Amino acid sequence: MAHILVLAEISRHGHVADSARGLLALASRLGDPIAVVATREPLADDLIARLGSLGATQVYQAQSEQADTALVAPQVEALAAAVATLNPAAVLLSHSFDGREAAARLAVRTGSGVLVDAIDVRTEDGRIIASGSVYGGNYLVDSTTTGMPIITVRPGAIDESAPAASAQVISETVTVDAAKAGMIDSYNDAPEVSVRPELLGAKKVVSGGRGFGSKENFAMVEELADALGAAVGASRAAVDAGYSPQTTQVGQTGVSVSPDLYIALGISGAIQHRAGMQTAKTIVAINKDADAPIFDVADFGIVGDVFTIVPQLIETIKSRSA
Ligand SMILES: Cc1cc2nc3c(=O)[nH]c(=O)nc-3n(C[C@H](O)[C@H](O)[C@H](O)COP(=O)(O)OP(=O)(O)OC[C@H]3O[C@@H](n4cnc5c(N)ncnc54)[C@H](O)[C@@H]3O)c2cc1C
Repeated sequence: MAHILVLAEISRHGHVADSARGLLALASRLGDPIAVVATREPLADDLIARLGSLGATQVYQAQSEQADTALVAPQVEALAAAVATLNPAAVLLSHSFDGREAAARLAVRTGSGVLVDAIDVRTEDGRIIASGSVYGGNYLVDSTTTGMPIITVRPGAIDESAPAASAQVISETVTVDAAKAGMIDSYNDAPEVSVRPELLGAKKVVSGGRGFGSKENFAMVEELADALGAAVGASRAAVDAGYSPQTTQVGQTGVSVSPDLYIALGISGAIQHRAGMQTAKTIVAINKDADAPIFDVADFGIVGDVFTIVPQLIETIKSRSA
């Protein structure tokens, strides 16, 4: 069976990124899923077991002295070494900041093509095809490359999980050229400011737009998100007006999300916003303008005032979960 490599992103505190589940699920569809990890120390048993539980049949641990101090380069060296050893049919990475950079650099190293922001991957006539959502989510495009494709996958786009496996470990030592890598001098952990799910990869997202009129009113979006256990998103107009931080912007120049549920409140649904949310599985829109373009992509729409409807929604959800 063809080997399919997955770059498993591991946090500084030893947590496997949520993206690993979907990536390993896709890899198991295409062949034999192998997780590649760049690490300074040998991986702890529980981390290997975790990757196995997500479907990795093998864990390729590439150790380097600079794994904690160089930016992205250790992951690229790990993948390049794994490609040379295992001759995989494809490499899958998250469409995260690090994943995108690693994909591009690996492609240069291996002379491969990169397929970005895939929302699905399949095999057809022996070729690996990546599907992407383009032009504001209005078209689905299938892409392929000659040789070994390197594919970045949109976080949250893949629902399934691979069957659990008992992962075998392959160990390798790699060298990172510190002169060519961006180096980390020190870490400054950002204090935990929110217990809400992270927007990228969240299963539920509640987003607000300019329709809220002020930062104070936008608190209603956050309240509904909290009642649902959802992440908070915003349109660019809401971000530009200072209602919500830039990190919450959904769309072409913000974050692309593929949650199970996306609730758009007081958002018109400009093409640049839809580009970042149209692949959500279920879209609910509330807008007082019946002709707002957001209703073109909504599965459920309510024409009405957010200030009337959202408080009722919050009350109903809270009373049901009480
Ligand atoms: C290059 C470029 C990149 C861009 N990137 C992005 C991006 O990444 N993300 C993004 O979102 N936008 C982006 N934009 C901006 C985009 O074109 C829109 O301007 C923006 O999405 C509009 O935000 P909005 O829907 O909140 O505001 P508006 O378009 O002003 O819509 C507000 C909506 O709220 C409704 N409303 C008002 N009051 C109420 C109420 N009381 N109850 C219910 N409904 C109400 C109105 O009917 C209206 O539909 C980009 C634009 C450009 C040119």
